[in-house]
Amino acid sequence: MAAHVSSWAVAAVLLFLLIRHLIAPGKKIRRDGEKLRKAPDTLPLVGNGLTFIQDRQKLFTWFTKAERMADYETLELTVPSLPPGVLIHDPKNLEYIFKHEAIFSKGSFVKDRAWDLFGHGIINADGDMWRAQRKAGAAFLSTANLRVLQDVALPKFLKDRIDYLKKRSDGKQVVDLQDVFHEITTQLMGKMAYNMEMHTNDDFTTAFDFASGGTAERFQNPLWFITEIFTGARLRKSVAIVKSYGDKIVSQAIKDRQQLSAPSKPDPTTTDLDQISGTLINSLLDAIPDKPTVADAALNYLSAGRDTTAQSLTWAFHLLMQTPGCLEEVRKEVNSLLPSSSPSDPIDLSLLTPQSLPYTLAVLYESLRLFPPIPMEIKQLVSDQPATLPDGTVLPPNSVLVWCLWAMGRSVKTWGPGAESFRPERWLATDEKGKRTLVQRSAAEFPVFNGGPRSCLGKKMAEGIAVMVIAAFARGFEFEETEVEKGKLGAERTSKTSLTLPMDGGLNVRVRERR
Ligand code: HEM
Repeated sequence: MAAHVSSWAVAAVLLFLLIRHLIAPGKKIRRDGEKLRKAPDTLPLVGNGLTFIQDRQKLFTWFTKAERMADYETLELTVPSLPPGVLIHDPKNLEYIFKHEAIFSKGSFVKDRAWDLFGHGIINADGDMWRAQRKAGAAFLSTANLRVLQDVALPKFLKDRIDYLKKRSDGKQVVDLQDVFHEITTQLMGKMAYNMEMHTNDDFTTAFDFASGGTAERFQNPLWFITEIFTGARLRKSVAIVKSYGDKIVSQAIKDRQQLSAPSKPDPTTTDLDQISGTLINSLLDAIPDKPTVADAALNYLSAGRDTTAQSLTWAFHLLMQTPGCLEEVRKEVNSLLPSSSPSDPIDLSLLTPQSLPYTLAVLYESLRLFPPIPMEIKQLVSDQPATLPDGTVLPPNSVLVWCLWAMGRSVKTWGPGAESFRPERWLATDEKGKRTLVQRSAAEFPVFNGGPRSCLGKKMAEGIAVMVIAAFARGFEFEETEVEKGKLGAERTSKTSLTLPMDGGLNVRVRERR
């Protein structure tokens, strides 16, 4: 937690850096020749430095306040010692940033902080290194592989968790649904991407969670490189555990390849899970000559794929438990596919697809809007020339651009007066024959899967997993949250400090089978 960093010590160093900065001022951000309006609560000497070291939930509330105040205007962010910054709200600006990915990229601001955990992996890489990993990912996430996921792999791991819940469905035992979702996505990614049996309750997962929290703190604490000298031992140890797991994935894959005398390309029409297992790691080994980079890439894909999807399911179920009408609507939609079955009958899970269950897909999108698994994005102007955003904001080289998906998802200007309420219907259109379809919003308005050339590669995979799991669990079980007052839409559940959005304390529920 950033809380263990002494705010006073940080403030003192910020003050020193500010004075130095005032003596030798750098280039300033301007719009129409004028200074930008400052973000709320900007202090005279430390700028927004103290805002950023507060608890992340308070930070989200602050970003939401800034969004309301801005009315799409770009605001100035200042933190002494850091490059000049802006807080982006206008989708027009975001569209421009996505289109000009070559100049608005991760930059040293992100890479320096994320290096220990992500190394040369796709999340941190640019240029040829990025292209090779993206191509390997596209092979893994091919239409053929997604069909095997839908028809074979996901039903297998989901059925395993349905049986797990049935055994605990006396209405008394407490089950952490976040763990349950994490187990599904971990087993799925383990088998399909790496051909390995993976589970969540291992040292790697604990170490990764800690390292993700420690890395996220670096984005909040401008003096992280100093404070970590004193407080960073556990982060360093966690990163070492994570890295050794990456090495293990690669060594195992190399061993498997050596055992196959003539490795064959999987038949594109196959439905055999074993045939396509390990597609990702094999494509990475084919494309990238050095093993440490393959290990980084493998770890990046694992964290991009499993945590985000499991967390989005956690928030979706939290919201569904608070809105029984929406939960009933999901059940009605599933029943319309399986009219003559009762909730306890076994069903062909592969029928539960995003195409056949638009309302259930809308539940996912509405949860993602309110609880985006990647709640904040940072890019940097990496060109040595200034750049001008569509609203006229002129950014000097090196400027840092921030947008907060948490706040953008709650924007009244974008989503209307009921922006804070959970209403899956907002995503649906009905044609003359009564058929419902999901209405997509532009990536600039709804950047939950990012936009432009670096948009999320796993969007279809995430949709397929989420819809099948929501539909199957809603049909088969009643859940009762143990820790939450009914009727309060998620505001009282917070997330842990992390690069993503894990629910702090998990989603503890009592389960009953529906009959
Ligand atoms: C609901 C679930 C998911 C959400 C909300 C999500 C969101 C995102 C976002 C915001 C980014 C951009 C991150 C950045 O570079 O700053 C991203 C990138 C990425 N995602 Fe996802 N993701 C999800 C699921 C998945 C899944 C299941 C996979 C499959 C393995 C995946 C693979 C990737 C990859 C490889 C990238 C890097 C793309 C690139 O830099 O070219 N994601 N995702």
